Amino acid sequence: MNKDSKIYVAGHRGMVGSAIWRALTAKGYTNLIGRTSAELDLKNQQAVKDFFNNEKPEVVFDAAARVGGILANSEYPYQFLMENLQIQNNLIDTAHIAEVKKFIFLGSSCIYPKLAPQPLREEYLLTGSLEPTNEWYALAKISGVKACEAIRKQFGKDFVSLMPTNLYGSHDNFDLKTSHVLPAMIRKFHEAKLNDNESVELWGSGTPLREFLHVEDMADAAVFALENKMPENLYNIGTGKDLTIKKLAELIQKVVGHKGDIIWDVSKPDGTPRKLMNIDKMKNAGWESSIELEEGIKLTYHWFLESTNDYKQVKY
Ligand SMILES: NC(=O)c1ccc[n+]([C@@H]2O[C@H](COP(=O)([O-])OP(=O)(O)OC[C@H]3O[C@@H](n4cnc5c(N)ncnc54)[C@H](OP(=O)(O)O)[C@@H]3O)[C@@H](O)[C@H]2O)c1
Ligand SMILES: C[C@@H]1O[C@H](OP(=O)(O)OP(=O)(O)OC[C@H]2O[C@@H](n3cnc4c(=O)[nH]c(N)nc43)[C@H](O)[C@@H]2O)[C@@H](O)[C@H](O)[C@@H]1O
Repeated sequence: MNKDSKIYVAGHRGMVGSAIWRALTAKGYTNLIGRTSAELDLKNQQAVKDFFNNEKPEVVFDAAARVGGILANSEYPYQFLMENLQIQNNLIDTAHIAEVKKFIFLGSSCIYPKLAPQPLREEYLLTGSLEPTNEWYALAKISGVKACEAIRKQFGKDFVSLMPTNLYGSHDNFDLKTSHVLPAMIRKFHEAKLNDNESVELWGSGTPLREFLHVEDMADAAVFALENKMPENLYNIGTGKDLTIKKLAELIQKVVGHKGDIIWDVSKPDGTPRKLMNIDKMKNAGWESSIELEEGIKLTYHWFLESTNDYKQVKY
């Protein structure tokens, strides 16, 4: 790929898409294009075809999706299945027909079976039943992985599927109902600290384990996949380390400086007990993460404070 290759970042305003955009810019790529969902609704197949005919991108990063945490996934199954199928099918099929040279699809670690052996290896895909709270989103993502695999197998094209673990960082969604756990905890502990260190209510038992990758590392992995010939379709993108939600809460409470109690609302779902990914394939390909969790949380909290309350809150 040349530095002036035309690169389309679908979802370029999102947490991941904006990080990929910044990483590409920092590495000297000068011909980036993006469209907001208001400018180009990726659920609209004809609009996507017209866009590709007009713009003719050589590379596509698919960082556009209906995204949310455990509650959003379990409360809006239809949107998480159907919107993500529509978005990715339009992008993948149109990119294939338009002879896009490189397509990088972003899936999620939730594609793996709920009770597969840990750490999760790429070959565990489709070997067992999914986690019920996000099986609709997971099915959409699995379809995207398989579509890219079919294009590689049948047409020999450079379509790659990256499976990120739980991501966090600047430009995340901080809505307390639809967000993921890490941004929700940052906001909850921050607001409680300002309210005389009142107690903080968190969801579930705190016992599940989660792996967290900073979004700048995710973007670095995505650019690595662009600049390197990836011999296979499916790659886990993670840190290889996890911790309990309880430990995460204690870490974020320390970084934010909250001094009150934590109350666990066990009426809320825990979700999958663990989803630590094996990261050997990316390591062998030459990529590893670099931002440690405590440092990443400090960077994210700093960005949250700088955002002076105009952070994103995705409402359904
Ligand atoms: N966040 C995580 O923990 C995580 C973990 C694993 C994988 N991922 C994957 O990473 C990718 C990006 O996630 P994210 O966290 O960056 O999500 P995000 O911040 O919500 O960004 C998603 C982007 O998708 C765009 N989008 C959604 N529906 C669209 C539509 N109908 N037409 C056009 N654009 C649309 C939005 O564009 P507008 O802003 O213009 O509306 C938004 O910028 C997704 O594929 C997600 O599955 C995320
Ligand atoms: C990467 C994403 O992982 C997602 O699963 P998943 O990690 O359980 O999604 P999260 O919403 O990040 O929840 C992770 C864990 O944190 C607990 N938790 C505690 N307090 C909170 C809170 O205030 N907000 C939230 N959101 N969680 C909280 C939650 O019960 C769950 O056990 C999938 O639903 C997505 O589709 C995607 O795959």
